[in-house]
Amino acid sequence: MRYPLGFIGAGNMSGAIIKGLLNAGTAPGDLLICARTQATLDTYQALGCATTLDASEVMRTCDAVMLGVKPQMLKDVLQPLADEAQAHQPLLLSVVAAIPATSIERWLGGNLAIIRTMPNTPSLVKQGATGLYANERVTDAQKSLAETTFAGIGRYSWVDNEADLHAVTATAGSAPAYFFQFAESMQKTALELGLTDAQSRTLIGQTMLGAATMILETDTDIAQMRKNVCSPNGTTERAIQSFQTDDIDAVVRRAMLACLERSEELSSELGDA
Ligand SMILES: NC(=O)C1=CN([C@@H]2O[C@H](COP(=O)(O)OP(=O)(O)OC[C@H]3O[C@@H](n4cnc5c(N)ncnc54)[C@H](O)[C@@H]3O)[C@@H](O)[C@H]2O)C=CC1
Ligand SMILES: O=C(O)[C@@H]1CCC=N1
Repeated sequence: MRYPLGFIGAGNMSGAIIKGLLNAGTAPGDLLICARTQATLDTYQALGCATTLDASEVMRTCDAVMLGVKPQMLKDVLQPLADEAQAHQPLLLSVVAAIPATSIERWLGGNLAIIRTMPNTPSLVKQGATGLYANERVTDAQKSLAETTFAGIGRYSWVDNEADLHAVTATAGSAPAYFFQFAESMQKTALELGLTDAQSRTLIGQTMLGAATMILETDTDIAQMRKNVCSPNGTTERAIQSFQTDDIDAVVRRAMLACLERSEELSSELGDA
């Protein structure tokens, strides 16, 4: 039996991709999922996917293999799979933050086509944002396959320079959490102001979706859209003045640079240069 796509690791991120692909119409039987526990496999079996506890089966039977384990585990997971990888030469798609393609290639014995991806969890609802980087062995057909996969669960953008994936992590991979943090803070105040959990969830979620849709579907500058909400001496102006007094640009910049710095640190701590 051969499968177009296999997964080694099926946690939060790979799980979002798998479920996003199924929502987008991928046939469940086209996916082979490898996880460490039978309980996780049961979840995917119930969705109709093929499953295995044996990662070498994924290397042996899949045309493309998505790597979805934690950066700290990747070397130990990959090294025992080198013979299978060399014998079968699947396309490798890594969602693993920070670990360079050269390390993945070395741990698997060399000479492999690798696409590093930096997706995010809104892939679950077909609204993912993914950065893609291909090493020099990836063919145009393999790039198209990655594009089809990630276009099915959101939007993607290629980077030519692998180091730019650190910036993609700070701007998209980690960024759903920034917006959840902001929504969480807004919800606390909305509850304090007397709205219910359900009312605040609907109003905050729909407002974020509306603002995001305007960013994607109009050419208007983001700063201009913000100004358009602010009537002179009106309500929004007061809120924005409060954010600016607290130097929101500096707060956001510090957080994004902290994220980027951690990605660079993980790369040098865990990658084999
Ligand atoms: N969570 C997120 O929003 C994002 C995560 N990533 C990357 O995705 C990767 C996974 O992150 P999460 O999904 O959040 O972690 P997670 O801990 O939810 O998932 C990792 C999964 O890998 C499994 N695993 C470990 N060793 C295995 C093995 N030998 N065979 C099969 N499965 C094995 C674990 O049991 C676990 O279910 C990380 O490298 C992270 O950098 C990338 C972008 C966003
Ligand atoms: O927090 C992390 O390390 C991973 C990578 C991007 C999002 N989550």
